[in-house]
Formats: sequence, C-alpha cells, structure tokens
Amino acid sequence: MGSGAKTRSPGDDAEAVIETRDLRMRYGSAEVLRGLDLRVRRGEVVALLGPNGAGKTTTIEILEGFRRRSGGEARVLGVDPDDAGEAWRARLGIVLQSWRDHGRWRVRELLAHLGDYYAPYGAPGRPRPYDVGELLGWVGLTGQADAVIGTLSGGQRRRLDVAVGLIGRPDLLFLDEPTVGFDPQARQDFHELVHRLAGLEDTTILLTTHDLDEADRLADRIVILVAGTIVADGTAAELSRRVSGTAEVRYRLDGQAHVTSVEDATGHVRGLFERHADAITDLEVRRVRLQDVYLAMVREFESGRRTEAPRHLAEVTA
Ligand SMILES: Nc1ncnc2c1ncn2[C@@H]1O[C@H](COP(=O)(O)OP(=O)(O)OP(=O)(O)O)[C@@H](O)[C@H]1O
Repeated sequence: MGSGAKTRSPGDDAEAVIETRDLRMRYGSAEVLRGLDLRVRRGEVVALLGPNGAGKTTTIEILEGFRRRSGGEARVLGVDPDDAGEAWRARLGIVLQSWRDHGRWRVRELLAHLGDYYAPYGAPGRPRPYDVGELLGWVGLTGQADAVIGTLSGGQRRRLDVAVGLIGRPDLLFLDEPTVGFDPQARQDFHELVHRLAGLEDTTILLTTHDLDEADRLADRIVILVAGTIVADGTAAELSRRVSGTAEVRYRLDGQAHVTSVEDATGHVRGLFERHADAITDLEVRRVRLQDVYLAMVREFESGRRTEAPRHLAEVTA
C-alpha cells in the first residue's frame, strides 16, 4: 500500500489524468455526445450522472479505448486512447455494467490468472498486481475465494467484478454502475474501498451511478450529462448553490403545513420563532439533497431554459 506523495493541486495541468476537448460521438445520424470538455485530476473521484441514454457509458468506453470517438480530443494518462498500447491499458481498471464470462473458474484462480497479465507492468512504488488475498478481503469475498464463479449470488458476482477491475492496481479506475445489486453492507464496504483507493492508493476514479446519495458520498466532483451535453460540473455543494436555496424548512403554523427553500436555514428559523413563537410546530430542516439538485438541473435543461454552454463551477479554486 501507499504510492507516491499525493499532489491534489486544482488547476495544475500536469495532474490531468483525463482531459477531453469537444469530445463528440455519433451513431449514424444520432449525435450522442455533443462536445464534452471534461477534466479529471490525479486522485480525484468523479461521478458522471445523467438519465438513461445520456451518453455516460459511451463516454467511458471512448476513454477506455473501447470505442473510437467521432470527433474532438481525448487524453487519458497522457495518451490518446485511440492510439494507446498494452502498457497504457495495464494502468487502467475497468468495471463494466455486466460481465458474465468465466462461470466455471474459481474466484481466486481467476484473479490470480488475470493478475499475471499485469505483473510485467509494475512500476517503482506501484507493484502490480495486488495480492489476491488482500484484494478479496477488500471486496468482502474472502469466504468465497474457492467458490466456482457460476455459484456466486448476484451481489457477490458484482463484488468480483470490482476485484477484476482492481487486480492490476490501476492508476485510473472506471466503474460503470458498480453497486447495482449490492446489499447495504456491501455498499458501505464499497464506499470505504473507494475512499481508500483514492486516499491511500492515489487511484483516480470515474464512476457512473444512478444512486445520487452514493455519488454525494463518494465523489469529489459531480458531472451531470444530459442528452450528450455536460450541464453541470462541480462539487455537490457548488451544484446545490445553483438551484434555489440550499435547505428546506418544513413547519406547521397554527396547524397549517409550510415548506420553504432557503439559503440561511438558521436565520430563517430564528425569524420564524421571533415572529410566531409557540404557533410554530413540527419544525424540520433538511439540506437540499443532490437528488433534488440533479432533478432540478435535468428538468431545467430538458425544458430548454438553459441553452448556453456548460460551465465549470469550481470558482472557489480559481
Ligand atoms: N452501438 C450503438 N449504436 C447505436 N446507438 C448506440 C450504441 N450504443 C449506444 N447508443 C445510443 O447512444 C445513447 C447513449 O447511450 P449510453 O449507453 O452511452 O447512455 P448511458 O448514459 O450510459 O445510459 P444508461 O444510464 O441507460 O446506462 C443512447 O441513445 C443509446 O441508444
């Protein structure tokens, strides 16, 4: 464990692990990606969110070198994915949406076999692959090490998918809906694993998920893609400032229910009590959740009100 020193310096060009400019993809006459400018720094965890069909998987597949883009620029670990070779590929970890091969192998066997592929690509401070036993512990499959893969449950199978993506100790990990089918414990274990990878292993992670609480918990930065366009890019807190209010205050006044969206929940509540004192009951304050922000932004974009180019919201780092 432990690689080189972590240097998270926003704005430092040298640290860009993924960089795209005007990335475009067309299937026949259908324009699926409409000019994405995306930048992910080393050690960052970025969640790519968006409705079904928005282009998330297509984006990831282009960055992984599985699909050739129709236009624009892309650099991943400093290399154009369309021209990249095996040494580059060995630095990536990939967890696809579904992967159903190798049903007759045993869990440990498969990981050891895949790990052998990565061994020649180890680097000083970054030996490859991970130890299989250690990795099985991380993904919660120690008890299934000798199980035949075809006998695993859906959630165990998904844990194995994560282990397969990780075995080569990737510099950059792509996770396409990694926690589908996870029970709450597996989900929590996975979240701890992501924090450990980014924090201790300096792994850069780009993940897609439809679980917005998960994105909120895991990601340093959220990118929202709608119909092939990035409509928002920033931390969860920055995104929430884009929609009206950052907290919701619910209460009853003389028995009548009220819900108000506010910036300053404390000040608002203080004012309520000053004005209405004991007439206020059932008070609740809740922070605007990423889900609310996300739905507001998708609705806003789809209703055509936002037509200008996407903007980056990391003004605080400028
Ligand atoms: N091989 C293909 N040929 C033609 N169209 C495709 C192909 N692959 C994807 N598409 C289309 O591209 C669009 C984007 O698909 P993509 O799978 O990237 O979306 P997504 O955001 O990952 O969706 P989901 O949340 O459902 O996984 C969709 O309209 C899809 O139908």
